[in-house]
Amino acid sequence: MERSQINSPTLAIMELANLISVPMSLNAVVKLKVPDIIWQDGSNNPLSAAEILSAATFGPSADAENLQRILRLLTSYGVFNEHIEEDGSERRYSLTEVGKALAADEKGLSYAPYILQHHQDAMMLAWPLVHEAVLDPSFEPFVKVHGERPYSYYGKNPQMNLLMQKAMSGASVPFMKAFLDGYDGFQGVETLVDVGGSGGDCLRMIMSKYKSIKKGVNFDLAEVVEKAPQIPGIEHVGGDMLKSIPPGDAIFTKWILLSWTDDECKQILKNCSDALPLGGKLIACEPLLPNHTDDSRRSRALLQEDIFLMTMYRTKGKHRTEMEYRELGLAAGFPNLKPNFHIDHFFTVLEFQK
Ligand SMILES: C[S@@+](CC[C@H](N)C(=O)[O-])C[C@H]1O[C@@H](n2cnc3c(N)ncnc32)[C@H](O)[C@@H]1O
Repeated sequence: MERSQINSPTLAIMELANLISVPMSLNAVVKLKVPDIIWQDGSNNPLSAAEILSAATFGPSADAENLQRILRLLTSYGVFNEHIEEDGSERRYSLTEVGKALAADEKGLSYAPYILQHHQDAMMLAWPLVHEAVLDPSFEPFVKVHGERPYSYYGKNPQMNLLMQKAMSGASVPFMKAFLDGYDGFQGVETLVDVGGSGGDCLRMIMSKYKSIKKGVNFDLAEVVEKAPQIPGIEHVGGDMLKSIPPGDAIFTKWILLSWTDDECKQILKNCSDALPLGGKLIACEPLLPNHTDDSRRSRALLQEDIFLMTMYRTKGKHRTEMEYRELGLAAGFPNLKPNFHIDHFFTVLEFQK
């Protein structure tokens, strides 16, 4: 068949029309713990769907054929490798580098809780209302369904709160390893504040590399820090970043500014500036939107999360360009912004200098 035929518009629209099968299948394999069953502490031996089911404690009605259908789809998206017997009688599956990110490491961390967090029922109910964010941006689709914003909703539901913290740890720890290998901007810092630091993982990792940091302040919502583990040298402080931020000689923040409107961002940046001495800096790791729209994996990952934000967190919270961050920083007391694109493909390290 001609390549142009394979990529025909009909095929493309059929793929787009049923694309929801992909994240829902991903959610299914995570719920069924398939990545952990295949990974088996690093063996990653190819297993058939029947072998996967027999390694778990699912009921006798568990259906290998249906599991295999899901595994085949996810193989086509690069999550599993498929190994077919020479006579074609049996298909077995191992994890690709992508799939390995779903298997728990020795500390129990992986991207699996992030998948579950994004596809829990409360989130799924908001997705059919994306168009409402266009018609009336004063309410997020999530708020239309639940009557309140996600963070206050999580705050009333301990399980969701815990899942959010696990999701953040699973996604943030691998990023932080790469970040700390490639970035050395914490030299000489003695008091570091992490704004929106969740369970304190990022701060713990920074402080284990930079011994000059004598005090770490993990600042997050009261209901989040109440559940955060005790970490030597780290004080958990509950509060609202829109009101005030504890003082430090540098501030770190990651995956935060995107969830807020421009006015709220200016307020948060101003609160950061007020908490810093002259010459102090805010080190913000945020997704940075390229000006040009293309079909690269990076652009797609960034643009997809942008719609997630619009639907769940803030209709006018968004991924911003370098220019947009520069303007917000200027308005909030940071005359200089230095972006570093080379550490990670998803997060850019933005140094706001006071
Ligand atoms: C996307 S998570 C990022 C967590 C962490 N920085 C990381 O990258 O792993 C956003 C964090 O902001 C916190 N947060 C939300 N609203 C807040 C507020 N008004 N004041 C302080 N923290 C807040 C949430 O509880 C959550 O831990």
